[in-house]
Amino acid sequence: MERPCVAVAREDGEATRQRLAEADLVDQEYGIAVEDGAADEDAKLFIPVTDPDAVPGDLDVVRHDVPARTPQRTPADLLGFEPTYERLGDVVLVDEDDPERADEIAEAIVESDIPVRSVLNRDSKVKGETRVRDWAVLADEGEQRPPTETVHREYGHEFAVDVAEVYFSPRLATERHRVVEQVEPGEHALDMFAGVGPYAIPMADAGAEVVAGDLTPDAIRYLEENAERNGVADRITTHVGDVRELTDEYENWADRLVMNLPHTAAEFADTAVAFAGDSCVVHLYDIQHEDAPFERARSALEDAAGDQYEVTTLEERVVRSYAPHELNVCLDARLDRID
Ligand SMILES: C[S@@+](CC[C@H](N)C(=O)[O-])C[C@H]1O[C@@H](n2cnc3c(N)ncnc32)[C@H](O)[C@@H]1O
Repeated sequence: MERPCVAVAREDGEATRQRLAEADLVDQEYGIAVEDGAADEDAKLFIPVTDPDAVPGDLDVVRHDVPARTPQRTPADLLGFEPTYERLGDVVLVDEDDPERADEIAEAIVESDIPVRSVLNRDSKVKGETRVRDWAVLADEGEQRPPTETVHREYGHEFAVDVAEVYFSPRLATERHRVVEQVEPGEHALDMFAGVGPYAIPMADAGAEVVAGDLTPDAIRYLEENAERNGVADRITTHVGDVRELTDEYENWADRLVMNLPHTAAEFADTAVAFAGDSCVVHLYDIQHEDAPFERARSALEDAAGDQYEVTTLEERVVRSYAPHELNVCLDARLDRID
C-alpha cells in the first residue's frame, strides 16, 4: 500500500529508523520496503511514517509502496476517505466542524486497529493566557483516567498531559527537538512558558540546569510529574506564576531562554534581557504575517537590549503555517553583553 515514507540509503537505515522511532514517527502498521531493481548495497529503504509533517527537514519524505504488517484496518479503510487526525498517546485529536462527520470519523477511528482510548474534537480556539482549548469527547473507551488525559512519547521522553487543563501540541515535536539539540551540558536554561515540560525536560536530560515557569498550576503539576517520570527532577526548578516574578532571583543567570508563547512572547523581551547572562541564546516564538514574520521579535529584543547587549540573529525559523498568510516562527538570537 502506498504510504508516506522516509527514503534513506541502506547504510543509514537503522540509525534513521531509530531516530524516527524516538520521535514516535515510525508507522508500526506497515513494514519497511526495499527499492526494487537496484543492486542490494545501493538499494534505498523506505521507512513508513505516521506524520510526514513532523519528520525532521534533513530527511526525504516520499510516497512509496510498503507492506501492511497484518491486514490492519485504518480509519481511511472504513471511511473511504483519509481523515485528518493527530495522535497524542492513546488519545486521538480531530478538528472537524461538521458534527455528523466528526462522529463518523470518531467511530471509524475506534473501529480501526489503531490503539485508541478516546477521541476528542477541537471545540474552541486556544484561549487566553493558558492557551488551553475546549474539547468535545467523541468517544471514550472508559478507564479511570479522564478521556482528555494521556501519556505521550516524544523523542524518547514521556509526557503526562491533560489537554483539557494545559496546552500541549504534538505537532511541535520536531521544533522542540531542534532547540534541545543545541543545549550544552552545564548551561543555565530558563523556559519562561514551560507548559508540561516538553522543552524543559529534554533540556535537563541534555545536562542543562533548568528553571521552568508557568502561570497554570496544572501545567507545573504535570511538569513536576514528568520530570520524575523522565529521571531529571534534580536538574529542574519550577515556578508557578507570572514569569516576571523570577527576574530578581534569576537576573543575569541564563545562557538560554525559551519563549514559547506565540502572539505575546515579544512583550516579555524586557524580562528576557533581565534574565540574560553575559552571552545568552534566545528562542523567541511568534505568529506574524508572512510578509515580515521576524521583525516584531527582532525589534522587541533590540529595543529591550538597548545599549546593554548586542543582538545577533542566529536563525530565522518558520515552524509551521498557522493560518492563511500567517506563520508560526521562531527567532533564534544571541544577546552579548556590551562591556
Ligand atoms: C503555548 S503554551 C507553551 C507550553 C510549552 N512550552 C509547550 O511547548 O508545550 C504557553 C504557556 O505559557 C503559560 N503562560 C502564559 N503567560 C504566562 C506568564 N506571564 N508567565 C508564565 N507562564 C505563562 C501558559 O499557561 C501556557 O502553559
